[in-house]
Amino acid sequence: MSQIALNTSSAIGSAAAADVDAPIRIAVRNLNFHYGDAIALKNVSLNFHDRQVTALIGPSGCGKSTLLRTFNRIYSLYPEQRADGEILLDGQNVLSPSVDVNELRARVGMVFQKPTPFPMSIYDNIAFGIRLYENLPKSELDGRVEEALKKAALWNEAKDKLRQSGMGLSGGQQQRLCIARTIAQNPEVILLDEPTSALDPISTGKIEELIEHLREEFTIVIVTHNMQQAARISQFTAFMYLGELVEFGPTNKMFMTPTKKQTQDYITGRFG
Ligand SMILES: Nc1ncnc2c1ncn2[C@@H]1O[C@H](COP(=O)(O)OP(=O)(O)OP(=O)(O)O)[C@@H](O)[C@H]1O
Repeated sequence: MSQIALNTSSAIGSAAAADVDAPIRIAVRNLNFHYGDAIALKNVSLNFHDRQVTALIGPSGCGKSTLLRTFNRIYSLYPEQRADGEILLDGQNVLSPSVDVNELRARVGMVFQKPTPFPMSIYDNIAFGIRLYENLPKSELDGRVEEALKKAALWNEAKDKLRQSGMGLSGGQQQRLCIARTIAQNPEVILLDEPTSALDPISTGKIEELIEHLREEFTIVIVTHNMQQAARISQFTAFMYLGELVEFGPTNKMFMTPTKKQTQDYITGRFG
């Protein structure tokens, strides 16, 4: 057995079991994605269950980030990029031109690989997004900032320096600040694009623990290159290869008894 397979097998079963009966929050149907003439997603269909963590895994370039970026239409900032098919969020197709993308991005929050705090205070990093949509009295805004920092497990470390710059935090704290900023918008879905790849093991552990708590309230989709991480924190796993969805199912099953040879080869470290 390869080292990857050994490490991964010790992580299997550490996450809560998949709830296969959980309601479907996002249903992807026959999704294709194009960068100009190049096709990056081919006829992808799968469901994302409510209050479950779904990990997107697969070798570099297989389309994981592209799939994630379709859920809040962040790609539409680039005119040559386009998606067709359906992404039903609570039954409504987010690809429909009638959908308000600002509202969509509040409902479907995103955290990137590298922490991206705004160059402003810790407090304002969180208050900024709230102020865009809501005109709250200061006491209520203070409460929302505190609640978001608590949910992101950053309150204890940040409460005495709310007016200091968010850029002064450590990398792991900055990433939790970005998660707090996302939570403050009251999203339904949180997209995490390799959120720990720039972090040390201790900061990574804190984010993984946080994801486990956030799952109680939010539907989470995470792109990760780290199969141990997928096994540790997710209930469902989707394995992609060359723009196609190869296999999808409860994480324990995917890692212990995958049905496709490509999945087996990938999770045992034989390719990718
Ligand atoms: N802006 C872009 N313009 C053109 N092609 C792109 C662009 N971004 C990604 N691609 C291509 O789309 C395909 C899927 O890329 P994507 O970034 O979604 O893969 P990934 O699985 O997330 O990879 P990685 O694990 O390396 O981040 C790749 O072939 C990639 O080269």
